Amino acid sequence: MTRPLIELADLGFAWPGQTELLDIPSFTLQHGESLFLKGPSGSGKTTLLGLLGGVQLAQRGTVRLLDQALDALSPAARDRFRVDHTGYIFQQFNLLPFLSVRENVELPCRFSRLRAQRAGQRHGSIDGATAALLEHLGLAPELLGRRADQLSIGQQQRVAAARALIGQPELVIADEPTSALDADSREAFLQLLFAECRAAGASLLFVSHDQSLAPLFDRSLSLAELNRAARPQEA
Ligand SMILES: Nc1ncnc2c1ncn2[C@@H]1O[C@H](COP(=O)(O)OP(=O)(O)OP(=O)(O)O)[C@@H](O)[C@H]1O
Repeated sequence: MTRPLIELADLGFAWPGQTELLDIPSFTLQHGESLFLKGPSGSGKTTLLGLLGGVQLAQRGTVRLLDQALDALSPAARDRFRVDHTGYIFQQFNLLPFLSVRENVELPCRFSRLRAQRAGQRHGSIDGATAALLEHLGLAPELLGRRADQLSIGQQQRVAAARALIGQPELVIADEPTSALDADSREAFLQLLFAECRAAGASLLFVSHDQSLAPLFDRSLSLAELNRAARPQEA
């Protein structure tokens, strides 16, 4: 039987000098599953995403991604593993402002040989993959050469999604990526993101306060349901 994409067991994490923020007995995300994760501000959602990428390590327990325990890897190997297998869409998109749309989308392929190979295999070349993704996400081809700081918010979001998806990482993590959009654009963007994740066979872990989006996902979960360290008002 295939193991889940993500498996957490007995995870405990506290920021230095603070009480325990996360105490998660178990959590799994299946291959190809889309999960909506909600929780109030400060409840630890972004911290959990950092643990899933191995950006932080837990004091207790294990995080396994693709059956690899992240704490068993050296820091450099962990960084490589993260970029090979995970695409991120951040709330502020975190595009590099002085790079073009194309250069931003292709960044993961510079850091990950695996993603460069997969992009080439699927679309003939990395440039071909970039063009195809941006077309699927509804971005006009003439924008490819434009600097990222000359894009609208909606365009930046599409570029951030293409960057997360290029080279077919098994996991796409999105941290509040729709909060800057109106309700119609939010749902339209999500449908594009779902379609691209499905085409790539990727799982999607989507963090948001916006409960109205939850029914669009395979599964919806509140962090307080997982986290024994949650304060009562977070439930
Ligand atoms: N780098 C850090 N160093 C120390 N404490 C931190 C750090 N990052 C987050 N925290 C603390 O951890 C707690 C949870 O923060 P986190 O950003 O994970 O919450 P969140 O649920 O993502 O919040 P939001 O919805 O506002 O983004 C907060 O009390 C925060 O102050």
